[in-house]
Amino acid sequence: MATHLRSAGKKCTVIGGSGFLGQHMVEQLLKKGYTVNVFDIQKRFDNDRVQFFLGDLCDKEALLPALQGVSVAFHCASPAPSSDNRELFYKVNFMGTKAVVEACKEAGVQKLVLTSSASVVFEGTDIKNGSEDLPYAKNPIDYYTETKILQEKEVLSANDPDNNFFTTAIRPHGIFGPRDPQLVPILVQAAKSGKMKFIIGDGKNLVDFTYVENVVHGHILAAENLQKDSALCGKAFHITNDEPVPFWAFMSRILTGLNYDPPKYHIPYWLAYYLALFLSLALWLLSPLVTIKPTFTPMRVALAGTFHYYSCERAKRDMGYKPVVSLDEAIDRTLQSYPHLRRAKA
Ligand SMILES: NC(=O)c1ccc[n+]([C@@H]2O[C@H](COP(=O)([O-])OP(=O)(O)OC[C@H]3O[C@@H](n4cnc5c(N)ncnc54)[C@H](O)[C@@H]3O)[C@@H](O)[C@H]2O)c1
Ligand SMILES: CC(C)CCC[C@@H](C)[C@H]1CC[C@H]2C3=C(CC[C@]12C)[C@@]1(C)CC[C@H](O)[C@@H](C(=O)O)[C@@H]1CC3
Repeated sequence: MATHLRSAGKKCTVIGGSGFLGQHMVEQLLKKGYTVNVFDIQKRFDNDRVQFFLGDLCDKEALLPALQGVSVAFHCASPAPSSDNRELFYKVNFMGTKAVVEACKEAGVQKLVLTSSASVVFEGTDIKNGSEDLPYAKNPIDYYTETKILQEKEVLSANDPDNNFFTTAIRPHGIFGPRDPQLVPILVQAAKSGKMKFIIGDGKNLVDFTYVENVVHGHILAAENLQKDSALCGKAFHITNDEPVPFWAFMSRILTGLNYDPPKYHIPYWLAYYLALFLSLALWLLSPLVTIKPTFTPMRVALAGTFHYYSCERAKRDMGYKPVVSLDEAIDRTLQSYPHLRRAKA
């Protein structure tokens, strides 16, 4: 059945709909004929076709009005990974997700699609073509990842076919695209301050970077295929561009596309890692006197210097997923969307 026919008359709520991924979700859902509510702690755009509900997802009572008459809830809210605030991550990603599950059940929502992360299995060492059967990280690389694991377990275990409540989790990796506040802006900031001169390791490590429209496509397919006895119930799915790329080739392509020089000197992985660790320790010791957010963190070094790419075969098999935008096209569209970050040619 055509997607637009299946989605006719469907009403959904995007929790975190003001965010980078959330806004792209809203745009595609509207295009596909969904009626869309947004629930978020902040309002970041205006659209007459969207009903906004402002509130904190940790508050079940605040969530309930946004879920009335809704058949699908997409939960893509999270504090930013860079905040590195353990208490906040625990409160929002774990306790807040429990509130989301409770509110969905109470409001009679039938399907809950969580945006998890492929990082839930990443411990800072190589993962090549990892499947969803890899165990959760025993030593997650940061508090963000630690609470994404708790969150995913909470949502998947809430799947309850007997009570007509179905849950699934999408695990994207390295989302990028227009309006992303993270990857390209942080990279350009680092280049401007002369910090993008070094390639960590030999530069051959393959990584997934996933265009935001492919991630959205995976979420919508998941919602449309999630039903009683389907293979999606209570399961997690990687959604990637299915084109792993050397981390440093990708970074260099973004930098040169915006007229910045690509990194060219190599620094051994372990040296970079211990330097970043030493820097974090020094900044932690100085934190009572001054707060500085480093660009160069052990977590980023691990992401920049190891292989971490994942198989999306399960999503292809169980929901008919296939990326809709190629990596080349995705990079071009992304570069065009950041004219303000482009360096003027000398
Ligand atoms: N960006 C990536 O590379 C990436 C990769 C994998 C997974 N993810 C996951 O995708 C989801 C979306 O990420 P994003 O990059 O769009 O982040 P984002 O920061 O742009 O958006 C998150 C949204 O959640 C909202 N939010 C935060 N706390 C809230 C609360 N207590 N109550 C209500 N709303 C709240 C924010 O206001 C924001 O609008 C997150 O769950 C993230 O963990 C992101
Ligand atoms: C200064 C440099 C060494 C590198 C600068 C680039 C980084 C800012 C990005 C490169 C890979 C990115 C990434 C994330 C954040 C930004 C980067 C580190 C995530 C950790 C964001 C949260 C997601 O859940 C992670 C995921 O599983 O996809 C991202 C992994 C990649």
